[in-house]
Amino acid sequence: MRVVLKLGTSVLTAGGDRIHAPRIVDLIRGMVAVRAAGHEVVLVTSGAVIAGWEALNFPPRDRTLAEKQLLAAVGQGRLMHTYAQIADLYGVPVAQVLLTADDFRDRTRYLNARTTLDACLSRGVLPIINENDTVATGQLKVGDNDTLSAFVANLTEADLLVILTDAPGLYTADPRTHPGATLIPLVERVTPDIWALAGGVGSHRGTGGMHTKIQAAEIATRAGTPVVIAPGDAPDALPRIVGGEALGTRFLAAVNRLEARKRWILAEIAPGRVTLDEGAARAVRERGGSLLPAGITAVEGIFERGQTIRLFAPDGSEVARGLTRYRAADLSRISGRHSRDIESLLGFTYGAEAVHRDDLVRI
Ligand SMILES: Nc1ncnc2c1ncn2[C@@H]1O[C@H](COP(=O)(O)OP(=O)(O)O)[C@@H](O)[C@H]1O
Ligand SMILES: N[C@@H](CCC(=O)OP(=O)(O)O)C(=O)O
Repeated sequence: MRVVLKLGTSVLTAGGDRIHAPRIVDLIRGMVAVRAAGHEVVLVTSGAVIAGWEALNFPPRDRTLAEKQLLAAVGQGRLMHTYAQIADLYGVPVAQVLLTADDFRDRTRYLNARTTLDACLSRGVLPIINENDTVATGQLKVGDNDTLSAFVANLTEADLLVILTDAPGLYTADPRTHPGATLIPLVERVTPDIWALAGGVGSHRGTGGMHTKIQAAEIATRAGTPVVIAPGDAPDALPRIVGGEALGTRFLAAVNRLEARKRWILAEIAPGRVTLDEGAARAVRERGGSLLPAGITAVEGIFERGQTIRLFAPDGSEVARGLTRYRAADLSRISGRHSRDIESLLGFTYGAEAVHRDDLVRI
């Protein structure tokens, strides 16, 4: 299972004013246990702003954007240092990945981020993601790390998104102000009734409160990833949730992930088309196999890497649609050629396949 774990400021500080290292030890141990059980973990972390505030000796806050950016710039490195030191004790290498809204909007940046995260996971590196607060303002910003974690769950096609926070889950009302509120263990669909449960903007340190967590749950479940919102102070929260224990609130996926992916692939079709030779057309049509450049006889139209193109058989019938790993000009240069020649022809390679079988939808 591929799991995206989101840790809020409230969890990392254990309710205090500074990053609480023993809490990070517990959380890293949970991630180590989950990895040892054969799962992959991608971490989305908050905490840069509060780490920066601590580093500057808790100056009075004015909560302007400029201040937040300064504190994040000061704190991000320190936050990463803490993670790296603790993860090191368990032999886990970490990678810092700072993303912002444009990295999800721009196809090339999106694919590059995905490639980097895949590389981290295949090498056993724990990617630690935060928003790049220094460069992101206004429209350029995702804005909160709950939403960022849902975007990351989509980007990495995660099987589960776990959001740990300082509340025990989604309650019938904000438990801070409504002592009688009770836990909602299961949400089958994010309806307006569920939205209505989100109270104010959360703790004084966090961003967004339950509102952004419900938003994250809606984004991820719509793309086929179930979401759990659970208490960050519960011992072994992550291994228990991944092991199937009912902790906190579980949001069921609204669609099957494969279906969601197919729909996404079909959503935006570029005006590009490639013609396949007999063998390639048969491999794609009958086995759903990847399309290698060697099986392409013609490339038409203009398209970018990562866009959906249409694949045609020699008789002109459409075989499939899929995401191309190479833009039109590059695909033209490598079509009909063996994959081992890609690097010498282009000077780089994005892999042996022109369209990988995971990125294909047969017609
Ligand atoms: N219906 C609700 N159920 C649970 N918590 C809620 C609800 N409505 C609002 N909240 C508030 O959301 C807070 C968690 O959000 P936040 O402080 O932003 O945490 P984080 O730093 O983990 O993102 C809780 O402490 C709680 O006060
Ligand atoms: N990027 C910011 C965190 C923003 C955020 O969403 O915080 P939180 O609500 O605590 O998850 C930081 O690192 O401080």
